[in-house]
Amino acid sequence: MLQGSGGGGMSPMIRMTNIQKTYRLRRGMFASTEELMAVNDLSLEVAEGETLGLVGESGCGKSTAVSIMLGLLQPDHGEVEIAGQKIDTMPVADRVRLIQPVFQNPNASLNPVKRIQTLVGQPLRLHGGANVDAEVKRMLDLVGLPSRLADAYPGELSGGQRQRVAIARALILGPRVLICDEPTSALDVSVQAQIINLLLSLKKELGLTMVFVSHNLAVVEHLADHVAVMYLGQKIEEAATDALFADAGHPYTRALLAATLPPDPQAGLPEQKLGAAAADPFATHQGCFFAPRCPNMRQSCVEDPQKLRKLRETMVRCERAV
Ligand SMILES: Nc1ncnc2c1ncn2[C@@H]1O[C@H](COP(=O)(O)OP(=O)(O)OP(=O)(O)O)[C@@H](O)[C@H]1O
Repeated sequence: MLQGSGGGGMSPMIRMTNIQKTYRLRRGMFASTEELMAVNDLSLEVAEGETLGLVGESGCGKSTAVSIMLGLLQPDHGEVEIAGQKIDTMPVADRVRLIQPVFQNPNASLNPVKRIQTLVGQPLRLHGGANVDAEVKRMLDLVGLPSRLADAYPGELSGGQRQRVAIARALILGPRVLICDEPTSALDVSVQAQIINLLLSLKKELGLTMVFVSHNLAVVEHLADHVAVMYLGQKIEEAATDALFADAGHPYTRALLAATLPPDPQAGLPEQKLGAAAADPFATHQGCFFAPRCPNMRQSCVEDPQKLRKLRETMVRCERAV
């Protein structure tokens, strides 16, 4: 959903408003601290049952944004509401039944000396649920794993199977929201497709609201209803997935598309390449953060703050986009 489109007046399942998060970094033993704004005035809304793709290159603030969404990290400013309740004042027992993460590397989140039965059942045991064994069996079935794997250890499973275990564990408390932070990036391409299809069918079957974080636009194309593109902490474009793929307005989004999709002469999307300069998270100028790499850059881009504005079917943070 585009910001402000409001979901027919009902409050969205996820609402992030004007989130800002700065990290303070020490440079050298005696040097003063330097500030890095990882998330800069980010607002997002996701309607119930929808999937938001959150996209951008490494370091643009995606993980920081979703950690704040999950209530695992405190923002400097701004507010997160899940199902109309503020995340920072929500009791943990309520939060874990409402919103759950699936991370990139299941190896890091699955204790190698515990059996799958124990790992998947653990959240339910911790939060006082009943019929743990039966629920674990149901969850394994839901994510397409044979129940005999309940007795296995994570090291006996393939990468794709381990990610299915992580998804089963995230779902056992029956959350309404699933936050997937690069859940397929560590997997082979063929296994990536299986996990994406699994997430798609779970979304339909369980009515889940999802946020799917990726650096790769092609990966979110099949999953997301709408996509927000981030660059150096800012949302620089947001649109329904079809509109973004057909008619992206921001030069950065167009460059991402050119980098991830095969060239299509019919598509009418001129190929746009990123300049050689890397994104500088310490840049402090007022204007567009992408300007140093932008092929369409003018002096005003560096001087004038860029606001999100409507351009055909997308919201775009670029005064020169046409
Ligand atoms: N704990 C931290 N302390 C200091 N800086 C941090 C910390 N976590 C992240 N950063 C910095 O904040 C910025 C945003 O990082 P973040 O991990 O949120 O981005 P990302 O888009 O998720 O990248 P990636 O895909 O590589 O994880 C980066 O410049 C990163 O170096």
